Amino acid sequence: METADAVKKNHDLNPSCATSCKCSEYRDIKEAGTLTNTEVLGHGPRLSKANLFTLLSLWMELFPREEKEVVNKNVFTRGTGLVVVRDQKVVGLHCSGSELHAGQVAVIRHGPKLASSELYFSRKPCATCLKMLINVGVSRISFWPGDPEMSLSVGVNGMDSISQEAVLDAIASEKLKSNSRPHIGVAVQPLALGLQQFVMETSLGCDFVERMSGDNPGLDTRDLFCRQRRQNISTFSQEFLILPEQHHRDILAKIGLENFCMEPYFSNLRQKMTDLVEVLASVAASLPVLQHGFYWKDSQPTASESSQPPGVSQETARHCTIQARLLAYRTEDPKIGVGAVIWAEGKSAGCDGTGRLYLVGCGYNAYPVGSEYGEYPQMDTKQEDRQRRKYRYIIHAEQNALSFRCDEIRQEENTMLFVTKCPCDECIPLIQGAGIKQIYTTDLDSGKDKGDITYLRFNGLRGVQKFIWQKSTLTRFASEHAGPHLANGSGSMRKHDRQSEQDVQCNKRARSAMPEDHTPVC
Ligand SMILES: O=c1ccn([C@H]2C[C@H](O)[C@@H](COP(=O)(O)OP(=O)(O)OP(=O)(O)O)O2)c(=O)[nH]1
Repeated sequence: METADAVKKNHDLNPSCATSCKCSEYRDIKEAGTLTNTEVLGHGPRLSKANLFTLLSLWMELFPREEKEVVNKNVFTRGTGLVVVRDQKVVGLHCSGSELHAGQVAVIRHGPKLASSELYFSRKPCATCLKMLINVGVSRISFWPGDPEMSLSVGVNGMDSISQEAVLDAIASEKLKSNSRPHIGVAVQPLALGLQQFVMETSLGCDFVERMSGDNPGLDTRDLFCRQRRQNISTFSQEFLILPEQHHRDILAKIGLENFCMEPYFSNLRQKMTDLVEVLASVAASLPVLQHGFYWKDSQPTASESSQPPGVSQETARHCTIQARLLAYRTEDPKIGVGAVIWAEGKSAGCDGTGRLYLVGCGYNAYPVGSEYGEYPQMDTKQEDRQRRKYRYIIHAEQNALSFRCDEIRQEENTMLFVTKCPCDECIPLIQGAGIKQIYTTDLDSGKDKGDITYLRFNGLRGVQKFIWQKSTLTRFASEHAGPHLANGSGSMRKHDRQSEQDVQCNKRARSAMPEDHTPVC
């Protein structure tokens, strides 16, 4: 995540954008540059923890899956995302599988450790999940106030009428809620002032978009970003918002949220939901799908892809990196937010919709736990007095992800780190020592020596496979060996591109949820 001044610099370098870019967001982004200029404010606005967990739960609902939704002939069950939080730390990221709901997955995966945990659901969980979660002693259940898991919006077998089962489930959930100890309710907080604009600017200015811009000097990345964002807003709104107001009111009343049906609470709630959906759309637009993906760093640009080691699909890599980008909006570094997520691939398929993947840890760059924000130096290399610089104090995203991991790193399994910034020399030995097998990142900083922080070891790192956000190997090969008409990757689809395409095609569910993953936006 970059700062507003970096984005402003980008504008200054491309004055033609103002006239050439057709997207409606251009004006907003430009104006926001002055609103959230970090030179003036010293720090960009942050996401609250509750909103971060809510956004992660929505994003988990869209986790790329091969399995179909849970289908029952009497009721339409919506796939649901879930974040498990203990001591204010994320210890589980789950989504419904083909057989089990997200809440059931959490019970299986965490068991009694769920006691005193807080759960954030992308939908109100059904009574079957709720009774088990109450029974195991969770301390809090927060849910997104849209259509619940047992849909009150979609009819069964194409019928318009909602099923009697879903209505009975809503009544049972309410009874469980009123008779149980954990607090069960909505956690949708208002965004900090200027956060929406800040997220839009910093997503547009992030290393991933910058890399695309560097690789394709003619590419209008602003236009690409804005189109992708608009497409995301449309897709996510269909998934997470209930557009007809009266229909939303009816559902809120059925799931025990009558108080939200009154004005001004109803409009406030809808506005907060829309704002969060738009934040998610901006962050998800920061890795636009065009010719770029995560490709093996050490592979030479040849037509043969046989040397490419197996990794997760492009879709999954992109999904996990967007999780890391969401985490970065909790940074305490006044200048740059960094997020990291560690996932491992188990030997056999788990019960999650994530297949064999399970969360090992996640984090963002921040001062040591327990410190009062602002008591440590916050300046960067521009501060001449080195004692006032942040570098000796700040804990890096990877360091937090490793320190507060929720599962072991098993040497026999493939453990993958997704991080929004090239790992620095302080983190490289930790990553290696911890047994991380693959890194998915950007290498924009690789080879740089900034004095107090250096990025010299990443290139020479051995024993860890590096998947770097870059043009596909084949596109690079085509650019280097073919005529100028291929220089922008506009040639016909060849083997690796077909492979990338297959990665995308293999997931029907995510395809319907995220058409931007495979639809050329420009
Ligand atoms: O592997 C890494 C590398 C860095 N960081 C964090 C630590 C610190 O909070 C910030 C430092 O980033 P950078 O190298 O960009 O320094 P800067 O002074 O913010 O930026 P620049 O010198 O490029 O203007 O990034 C991580 O979390 N993980």
